[in-house]
This record gives sequence, structure tokens and C-alpha cells, in this order.
Amino acid sequence: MARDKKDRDSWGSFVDKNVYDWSSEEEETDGRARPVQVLVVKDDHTFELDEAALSKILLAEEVRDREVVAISVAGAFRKGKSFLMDFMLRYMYSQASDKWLGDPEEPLTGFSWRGGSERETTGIQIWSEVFMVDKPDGTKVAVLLMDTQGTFDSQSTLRDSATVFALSTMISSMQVYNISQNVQEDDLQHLQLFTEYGRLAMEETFLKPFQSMIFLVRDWSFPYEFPYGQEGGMKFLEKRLKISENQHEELQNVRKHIHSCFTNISCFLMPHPGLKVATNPHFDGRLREIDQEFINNLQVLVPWLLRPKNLDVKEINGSKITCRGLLEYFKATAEANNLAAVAAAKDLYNRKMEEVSGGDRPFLAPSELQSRHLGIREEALALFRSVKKMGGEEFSRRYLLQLETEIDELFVQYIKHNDSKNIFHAARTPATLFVVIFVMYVAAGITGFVGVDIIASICNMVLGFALITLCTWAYIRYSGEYRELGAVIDQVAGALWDQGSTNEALYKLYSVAANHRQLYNHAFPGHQTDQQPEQDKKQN
Ligand SMILES: Nc1nc2c(ncn2[C@@H]2O[C@H](COP(=O)(O)OP(=O)(O)OP(=O)(O)O)[C@@H](O)[C@H]2O)c(=O)[nH]1
Ligand SMILES: [Mg+2]
Repeated sequence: MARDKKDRDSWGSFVDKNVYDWSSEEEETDGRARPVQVLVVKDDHTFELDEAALSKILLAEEVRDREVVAISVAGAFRKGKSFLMDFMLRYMYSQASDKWLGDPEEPLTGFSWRGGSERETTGIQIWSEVFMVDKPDGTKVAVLLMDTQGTFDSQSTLRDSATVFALSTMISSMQVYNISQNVQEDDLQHLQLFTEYGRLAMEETFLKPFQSMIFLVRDWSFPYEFPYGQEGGMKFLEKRLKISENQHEELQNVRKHIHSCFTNISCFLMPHPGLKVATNPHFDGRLREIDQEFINNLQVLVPWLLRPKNLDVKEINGSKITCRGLLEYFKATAEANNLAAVAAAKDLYNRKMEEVSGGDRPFLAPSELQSRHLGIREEALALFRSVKKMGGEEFSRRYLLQLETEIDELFVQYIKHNDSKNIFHAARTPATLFVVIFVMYVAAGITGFVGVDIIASICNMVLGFALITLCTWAYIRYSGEYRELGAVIDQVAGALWDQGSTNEALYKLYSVAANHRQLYNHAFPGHQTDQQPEQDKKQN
């Protein structure tokens, strides 16, 4: 291949040989560039990031500090993604020369592609050779090509598909969404689903989380409505992604979501490559057997995607990143996985606690609530641990701690909620007000009797005020109106109650006990559970 060419002019050098010198590896002795599997999907539907392989590519001396452009192709399986990727490789190797398509008799090689109905590419593969390209503004960038597993093959769960799609979208600066024949509503819905999953890991960002999204419609058969190519594509996509008032909310939401996710959205309509490509089992990718119309459009599409001036450097939160940064980011996107596991575990905890002490459940003895909480908490933590996550044990420990904290916070809410169902708790405000009224009545009587009229009138005033407050409170509780005022009355009454009651000590002890089980278990040894040793360990 063009790898041996020496003059790299505006395309820069394809970096020093030793950058992708695989000869030191036993499995790779000829030093030729090849697809490298960086995300491996295992039989039990777990994923593994091959950090060593990825580091080898991204930390090579010549590229590690270069800003990186990452181009990925994703979409349903068996739709010619790898096939297209191999043409992109040809273009990169020819350094954008006019004759980049090469010999009409040359078979198409690179990322593995083939005919047939069974899936070919799995996980995420990266081309081992990182291309160095000089941009018109004088910067030299590293270009990474990425091929991905097709979505919705019969061996993957929806979650598997979503993970691969989300990861490749998060990692790339340009995602080519390869779809067949038309942009259907389910294509948009899947895009929403997959990018939503990826957005989990980027919750704090105010910028659009992803960069360029190119809808690539293969086998477009209506050129008389919208012509092949980018312009026709843009007009077509504009129509498809248009948000209008009278559209159903669901359709509007999908479109809003897509617009909110990507900085640039464009579309390209590709013609059908001809029956030989689609149906001949012996077709090996040679140009001579591909329809001219397809080749013509390929000659527009590939340079449009890969022309040096169109290459967008990968940005995260608005700053450009290097290959080294991309490696770190690749590892960190494992967070998406961990966050999803945290969410699932929290969900389980909430669901089970709702069953125990949800809105319609009666008041539960605090000790019983505590012991149920401990059991359910352990179940939720076990669920988190059981989900296989990328990034390894060490990495997910942080998320385990986060999950524990969040569950404990939720428990405090459940305690409060349970308390509010306690009839005595609910009677706190009227009881306090009654006490105030009674005390003021007696005080007014005594002070009036001894002749301290001023004090007596003040007591009467307070009495009257407490009476009005009690009536107001009763009305608010009955009607559900002016709830803010009700809350103020409750707070004031609560403060008075806390001042004058030994209950305060008990209540505080209870809250502290809820937050610090160790203390609680110490005070009430009867509630100790098997989890105790483990908690002790954590607190130490
Ligand atoms: N109809 C049609 N077939 C195509 C097109 N491009 C490639 N093909 C054929 O589609 C088949 C699958 O090509 P691949 O590139 O392996 O498809 P893929 O999307 O990478 O498939 P997976 O890796 O399994 O997801 C091959 O037989 C190609 O010849 C196209 O634009 N239209
Ligand atoms: Mg493929």
C-alpha cells in the first residue's frame, strides 16, 4: 500500500516506522498496519477495554502529544460500514491525491468486511496506523479511524448495542451514522437512546456533548426527490429533523434531543452500489464491479469527510485534546457503565423501600425500618457489584462509595417520611399550640389575680394569637391551601416543641443513629446484623 511512499507533503509523514512497529509483538511480525480490537465484547455480554493495545497506538511517541481527530462509523449491522471505512483508508493512504481510489482491479482491504447475513465486526476496532495530516492553518493533527460493531445483530442485547454506539460517539469527533435507504423514525429513536446513554457520563457539561454527526443514507433510491450527495442530503435531513408545533410531543422530543446533542449535523445520500456488491458472494471490493454512480459519489463523500480542512479535532468540554488525552478519556468513558450500574442499584433500593414504607404503607417502627433498610441496602450493593463494569475493580470503587452515600441519603428521607406517618408526630403542632394556649390562660389568670395587668394582657394576646394560629393551621391542613404558611407554623411549633420537650433528645439520637449505624448499633445492640463487620471496616 501507499505506506511505502516517502514524500508526504501536506499530509505530513505517516509518522516514523517505529510508531507502529509491531515487530516486537509476537503476533504481529510483518509490521503492517491492521485493525486493532480495542473494545472486546465477551460471550457473557461484558465489555473489556484492551488498554495495552490502545496505549500502544495512542501513546506512540510521534502522536501522543498531537491533537487528535477521531472518525467513527456506526449503525445497524450488515450495512457496509467496514466497506466504507476501507475506502476512507485508501484516501488517507493516498494523501488526498486525485487518484486516491486506486487500481480498478485491486481488492478492497483494511477493516474486515464481507457479504452474508451474519455480523462481521465486533466491539470497536481502531486502525493501527495513526495518520498525520497538515491542516491548512498549519497545525499537524493525528487522524484515527474507528470501525464499530453493527447494532441489533442477533447476538447482542440492546444494552450491548447501546454501549458500543455510545462509546464510539463519545470518543469520536465525527460519527458517521450509517443507515439504509431512508431516515426512519426508529433510526432517530435509536440515536436518541444511544446518545442518552452516553450523555450520562457527561452530565455536568453545559456544552453540546458531541461534535459532528453525519447521517449517511446508503442505497438512497429517490434521487428525483432529493439528489445524491451532501446538498440533497441536507435538504432531506432538514425536512426529517424539522420540529413543528403540530407534531406529536414524542416526535418533537426526539428531534430536540438530537439537536441538543451534536454541534454539527449533516447528511449525505449515497446511491446503491449495484447488485454485484450487494449479492455476489465472490465480490472482493474491486472498483470495476461497483456501479459508476456509487463511485462518483464515493469520490465526493470520502474527500468531503476527510479533507484536511474538514477534519475537526476532538474536543471535550470545549478544549481540544491530544492522543494522550483521548486515551485517558477512553478509559474514563467506562464511567457511563459504572453510572448506569449505580442508577440500577439505586432503583432497586428505592423500589424495595417503597414496598416497605412507601406513601400508602402504614407507620413502621424505626428499628424495623432500620433493619429492612440494611437488608435492602446490601441487596442493592450486591447488584452493583454483580454488574460487570469496564475500568476494573479499582475504578468502580469510587462509584460504590458514591452509591453507598446516595443510599444513606435516601434512607434519611425514608426515615422522615416514615416519621411523618406517626400520629404523634402529626399531632405535634396542635399539641404545642394547645400547651401554649393553656399556659397563657393559666398565666393570664394568675397575673390578673395578683394585679399585674400588663402581663395578663400580654398573655391574653399571645393566647389569642395561638388560637388564631391553631384555627389557621387546622384550615390549612383541611383544605391544603396556603401550604407555605402551614410549613412555617409547623416549623415554629416544632422549634417550641424541641425547646420544651425531652423528645428532642430522643429524636436527635434517632437521626444520628440513622446516619451513623455504628453508633446506632452500639446503642441498640439488639439490631446488629451480619453487615456489621463490613461497615466497621469501612468506617475505619
Ligand atoms: N446494498 C448495499 N450493500 C453494500 C453497500 N456497501 C457495502 N455493501 C455490502 O454489504 C455487505 C456487508 O458489508 P460490511 O462492510 O461487512 O458491513 P458492516 O456494516 O461492516 O457489517 P457488520 O460488521 O456485520 O456490522 C458486503 O457484502 C458489501 O459488499 C451499500 O452501499 N449498499
Ligand atoms: Mg463491519
